[in-house]
Amino acid sequence: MKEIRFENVWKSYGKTEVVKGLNFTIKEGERLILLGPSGCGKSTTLRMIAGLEEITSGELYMNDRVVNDVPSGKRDVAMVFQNYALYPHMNVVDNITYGLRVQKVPRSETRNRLDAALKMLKLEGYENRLPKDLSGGQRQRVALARAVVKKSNYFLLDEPLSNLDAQLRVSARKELVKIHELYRQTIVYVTHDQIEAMTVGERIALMNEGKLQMLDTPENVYHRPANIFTAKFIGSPPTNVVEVTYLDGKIMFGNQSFQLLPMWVKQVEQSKTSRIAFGIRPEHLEINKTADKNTLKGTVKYVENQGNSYGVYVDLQGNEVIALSESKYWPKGETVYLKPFMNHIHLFNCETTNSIGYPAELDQEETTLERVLIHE
Ligand SMILES: Nc1ncnc2c1ncn2[C@@H]1O[C@H](COP(=O)(O)OP(=O)(O)OP(=O)(O)O)[C@@H](O)[C@H]1O
Repeated sequence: MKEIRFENVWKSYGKTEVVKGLNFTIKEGERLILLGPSGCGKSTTLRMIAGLEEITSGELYMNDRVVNDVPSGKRDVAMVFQNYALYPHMNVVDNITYGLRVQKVPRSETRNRLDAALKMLKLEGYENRLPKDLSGGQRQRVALARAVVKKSNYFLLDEPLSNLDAQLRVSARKELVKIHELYRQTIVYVTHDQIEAMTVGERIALMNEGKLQMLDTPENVYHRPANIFTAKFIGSPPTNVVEVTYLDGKIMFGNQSFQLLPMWVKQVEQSKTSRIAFGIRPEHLEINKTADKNTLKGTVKYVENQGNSYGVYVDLQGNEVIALSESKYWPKGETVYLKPFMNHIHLFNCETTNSIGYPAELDQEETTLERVLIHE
């Protein structure tokens, strides 16, 4: 199996531990994104797979065998890095095919792979240019083509699109997904850009401080965060998370409260959690000027332009929460009423910071909704 498996993998530089006990499997043929804040250990993890970084302890398996001591050249990996390191004195064709010539791949085969890569990455017409005569985006595509023609079983990418402008990034993301649909190598892709993670990834491994926080589909990472870190890291503006008190089916914010739906009451009571944090995404918090059933009263602090909406920062009993609104007319100091969408709340155990889980009824509701949409 062309899967990659980490078994209690640690990496230290001297006394500094940067990867702390990774245990997870990257499935054969999937596009897995390693996501996390700067310095969390993503690149180190990728470089351990590439064989460019020694593993301090634990076992790394590739194709069902331990590869801790297998040199990079024998791991069947193709890599694309942020700085794409093209040979400056070689033209586009030579840059792309250099590795194949070293491997003594027959000429006709090289030609076929080259033609396919040039076409796929829209590099036709640039064959004889030197890297210095290409734009950043074109150079990045040459680096991708060079990796693609290797036809390796493992494709490792470290922030491969970071030098591209916003438009090129969007088209390059699409190209990458297309390449993968064609070849189905096992892809490990490092980024700190969540949009890239959501659009390219089939699964996302979210890391923080050298540890895996969650490994799941983009949908679940967004809608069912496993812990407070995931809830706050994914999404912009971030999920509001506030420590609250739970009392008789109600969530208490200081002297204000709102009633939980019965499925959530059951969930809280089953989890036997004593300290609870309440989470809600800004887009799931309705803001109004008038009170309604189950609303929480707050005061506007300021409004931030988010492009397609406005983020309204509200003081709620000493906690700052953000709600999204289509209107920008929320004067500072005005009293407002916040209404959480009750199917979209998140509850966490404050001690472990883990989610207390999601009621099974939510899945059923989603399935019903999907059915309705399909019928429409
Ligand atoms: N050769 C080294 N010697 C000492 N510390 C290192 C070395 N390489 C990386 N580190 C440290 O290890 C930690 C993880 O680095 P890594 O490059 O894996 O992070 P990252 O998540 O990829 O971050 P970024 O998104 O900023 O590239 C960082 O704190 C970094 O300073």
